[in-house]
Amino acid sequence: MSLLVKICGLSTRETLQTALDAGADMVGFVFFPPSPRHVSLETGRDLGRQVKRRALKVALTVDADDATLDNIMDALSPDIFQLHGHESVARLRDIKQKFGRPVMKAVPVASAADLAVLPGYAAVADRILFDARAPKDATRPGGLGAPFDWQLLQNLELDLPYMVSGGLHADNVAEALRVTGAGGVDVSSGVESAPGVKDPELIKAFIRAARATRELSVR
Ligand SMILES: O=C(O)c1ccccc1NCC(=O)[C@H](O)[C@H](O)COP(=O)(O)O
Repeated sequence: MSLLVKICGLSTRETLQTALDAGADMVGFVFFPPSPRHVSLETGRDLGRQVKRRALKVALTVDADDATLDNIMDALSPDIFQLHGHESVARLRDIKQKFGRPVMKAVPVASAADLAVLPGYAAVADRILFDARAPKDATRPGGLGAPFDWQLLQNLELDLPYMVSGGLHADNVAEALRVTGAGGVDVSSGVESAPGVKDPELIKAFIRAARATRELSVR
């Protein structure tokens, strides 16, 4: 299986184009107003059109209600929902049934105990995204540029594809993949010059570094 690279929190045409041209497999759009990467439905619609099936469109939401998801379906028609809040297993099932899209559940990790939720989610989710657990006083549950202890995933037995995220950048993505054995990586802060401001050169460098890792490991 080839490595999946996701660039999250894209909000401009220019940086979306860079991610597509550099070969991102997934492009993520944040629909969460407190985030510096939040996109309106109108912007989501515009950026979604630009993707033209060159990558999977991922809609990131946080404990969104049905009306919000309905609006995102209409604007972006995402290929996948990334659920980054406290969504329960039952809510995942409900979203899949109502909206007919695969779901990627973000699982916040700070200690081994955080992995106890996996059997429940694994029964319903299509993919798991391991992310660093945000501090209690954080204004958002992700996209903070902080890594977690990747060793916690070292002996993971999970019958589901999973990606790793949290504080990744071009210089540590190889190590994250080596330690976690993840099938994909997701980045936001590590390809930005300031919160919410994507840097085209950092996007290209991240994708290059991630791809180089996989080439090394199949040799
Ligand atoms: O990006 C945000 O602002 C955000 C807001 C609310 C929930 C999640 C959010 N981001 C998550 C991601 O962008 C990625 O899935 C991942 O956590 C990478 O984040 P980073 O550590 O910034 O690379």
